[in-house]
Formats: sequence, structure tokens, C-alpha cells
Amino acid sequence: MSHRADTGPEPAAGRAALRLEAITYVAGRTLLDDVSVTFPAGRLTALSGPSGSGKTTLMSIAGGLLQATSGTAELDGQDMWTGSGDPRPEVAFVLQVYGLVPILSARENVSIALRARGVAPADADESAEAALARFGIADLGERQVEELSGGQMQRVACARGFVVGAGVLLADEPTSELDEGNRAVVLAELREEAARGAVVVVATHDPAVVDACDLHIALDEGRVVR
Ligand SMILES: Nc1ncnc2c1ncn2[C@@H]1O[C@H](COP(=O)(O)OP(=O)(O)OP(=O)(O)O)[C@@H](O)[C@H]1O
Repeated sequence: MSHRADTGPEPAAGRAALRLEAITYVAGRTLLDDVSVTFPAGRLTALSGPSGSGKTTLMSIAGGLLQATSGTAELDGQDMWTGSGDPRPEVAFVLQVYGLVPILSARENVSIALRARGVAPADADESAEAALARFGIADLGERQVEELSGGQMQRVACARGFVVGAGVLLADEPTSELDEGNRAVVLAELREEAARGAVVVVATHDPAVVDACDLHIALDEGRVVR
């Protein structure tokens, strides 16, 4: 793990960290093998590794979407697995396949993340618009998601993940469809979320994204290799 003390804010004293201890995940074969990693609050952590190395599986366990076969994933001593596959409300994802509702508008897709957390619809819509603006797509709010390009969809997915102000933000390849300018925007926003004190993890194949992070964990064939 590399520590770049010269970048990013100092994590607030006593902030929570997301700790994964001896995580093994078996689905026909062993996809994760005795993985122990800590994702600190207030830091941007890159998770790299070849395609199929287990990044998405590890993030799914870290966020409580998937139950590990053995081992623990805890935030401040609290188990991330709630027993149902529904993540805790403080967890937000930017998913690789976006997970957007194609027939809803961009704004509605972002707004529902807040409505699901009990935010009143008008307030949720207002925050959704602001979140779309963070990613330079304020003008696409009314457009149905199925009419958008891949990169535009990815930015809607970012807006939906970021709008929550989550304690734990898990972004799976959030820049894979983006040009350099938009990648820089997403990186700056990830940095902002960490500065707010969130645990921020970004799975990526992109060396420029790894470089922009404070910490770097690499997987290969389900094992931590750095
Ligand atoms: N539910 C499942 N059952 C069986 N195998 C699975 C399951 N989910 C993922 N896999 C396999 O586990 C391995 C790790 O997948 P994962 O999606 O975690 O990798 P990744 O590092 O995120 O890859 P990529 O960079 O391509 O997104 C792959 O070989 C994949 O085919």
C-alpha cells in the first residue's frame, strides 16, 4: 500500500474506517482468498487489478450487497452485511453497469436515491439537479436515461451515488466511459467526498485514477498483491 502524505486532507481524528478482515468468497471456486484491507475515512483509495481479479466482488462485500463466505467487513465495529443484501443507508455505490432505470429521467434516477432515504420529493429533486450540475449534465435532467450516451449515463450514475452524501462511497470504474475532462471532474468530486470525511473507494484500471488516489490496493486472482 502506498501512502501519499502530500495529497488530500488529513483524516479527521477518530474517523471510522471500513475494515475487511480475512474475507474469502467462494462461488463455485474461490473468488476472494483471505483478503484483509482497511479503507480509511477521509482518504481516496484505489482498488486496481486485472479484469476478473475480484474488485467488484470485494466492493460488493464491503458495501453489504454480498455476504462473504468467511471473514468480516465492518465500519466502526458495525457489520456491513445486514442479512438481506440491502446496503446500510450510509453506503452509496456507483455501479459499473450503472443500475439506472432506463425509462426514468436523469433527474428522477438521482432523486430516487434520496427519496428512498426519506427525503421529501421536492427537496430530493432540487438536490438531484445540483448533483447533475456537479457532473456537468444539468441540462440533461429531463432526458430519459435510455436516450443518453454511455458516458452521460455514467455521469448520472455518479450523480446518484454522490448525491447521498454517504459515509461510504464505493465507485466501480466510475470513469471508464469518460473523456479526460470529465474524468478530472469525477476525480475532483471523489476527492471532495473524501475531504468531507467519507470512506471513498474507487475500482479502476486507469493508472491516472490510481495516481490521483491517496492509497492503492491491488488484487490479482482474488488476493491482495499490494
Ligand atoms: N456470482 C458469481 N458466481 C461465479 N463467479 C463469479 C460471480 N461473480 C463474479 N464471478 C467471477 O469472479 C471473478 C471476479 O469477478 P469481479 O467482477 O469481482 O472482477 P473485477 O476485478 O471487478 O473485474 P472487471 O475489472 O472485469 O470488472 C471473475 O472471474 C468472475 O467471472
